[in-house]
Amino acid sequence: MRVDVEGVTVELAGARIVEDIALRADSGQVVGVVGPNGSGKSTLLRCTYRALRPAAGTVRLDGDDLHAMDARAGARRLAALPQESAAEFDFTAAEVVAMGRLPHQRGGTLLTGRASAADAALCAEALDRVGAAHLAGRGFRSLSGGEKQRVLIARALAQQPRVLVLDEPTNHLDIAHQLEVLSLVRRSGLTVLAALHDLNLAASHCDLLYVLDGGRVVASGPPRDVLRPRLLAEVFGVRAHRVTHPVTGAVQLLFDRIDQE
Ligand SMILES: Nc1ncnc2c1ncn2[C@@H]1O[C@H](COP(=O)(O)OP(=O)(O)OP(=O)(O)O)[C@@H](O)[C@H]1O
Repeated sequence: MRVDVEGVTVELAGARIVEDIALRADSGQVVGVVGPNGSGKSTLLRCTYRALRPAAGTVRLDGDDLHAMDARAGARRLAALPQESAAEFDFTAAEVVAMGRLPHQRGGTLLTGRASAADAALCAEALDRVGAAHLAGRGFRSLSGGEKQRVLIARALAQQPRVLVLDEPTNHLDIAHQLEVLSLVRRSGLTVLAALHDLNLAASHCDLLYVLDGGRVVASGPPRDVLRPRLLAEVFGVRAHRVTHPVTGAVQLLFDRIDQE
């Protein structure tokens, strides 16, 4: 499923936070959104999973205006992993994952304990895919940050969307789980929009990158074209040296501070 963000502008508390953003993710592409703290990544992504309605512009899924769809129809096509889950669930991990099935059900049957066997199997499989099957019976609140993150990714997968929007999906994850989650996301075949802080993970897992600075897109394209030392100095204020990963062939970056000799 294709995602088109066209002319998106967001104003919050009287301030323009992102302005005239255009972004396109073709079906099955993994598109990374990178940029310094406060550049507007989360704000942009929140528009793409309906948590925010832009002051101007549209978000389209295969041409259909996301903000004109009802919530259930939107949730059948697109699942999101927000940067912070507001709710501290008093549910087991398995129940949290089962919530991902709600957009596919009539009348919230899961929460009344009548989940179908097919739904239960899907949820178990989603937990297994993120390496969290052993957490199924644990209280969500008792999990570590990384365990919670994996359960929330499993919930998004159980939703069987066509598009995944991930705000810092590797937050709290150790290096093995960072690589595992991003390669899982890549292998899923879903269209993915992901805000990522780690530029090397972004370079090695994304087809395209959009670089935000001050609420605007300042560069976009394949990682090798975008992640150039001059841009990284201007946008992130760091000196970057490019190397090629000896195994994967991806462009990778080594950093030092710009004022160091
Ligand atoms: N509700 C709000 N009211 C006013 N300003 C806001 C609001 N939400 C976000 N902002 C501001 O908008 C700017 C962009 O925030 P956003 O969270 O989108 O950035 P980000 O690129 O995701 O940052 P980070 O990398 O730190 O997560 C920041 O300056 C932030 O303080």
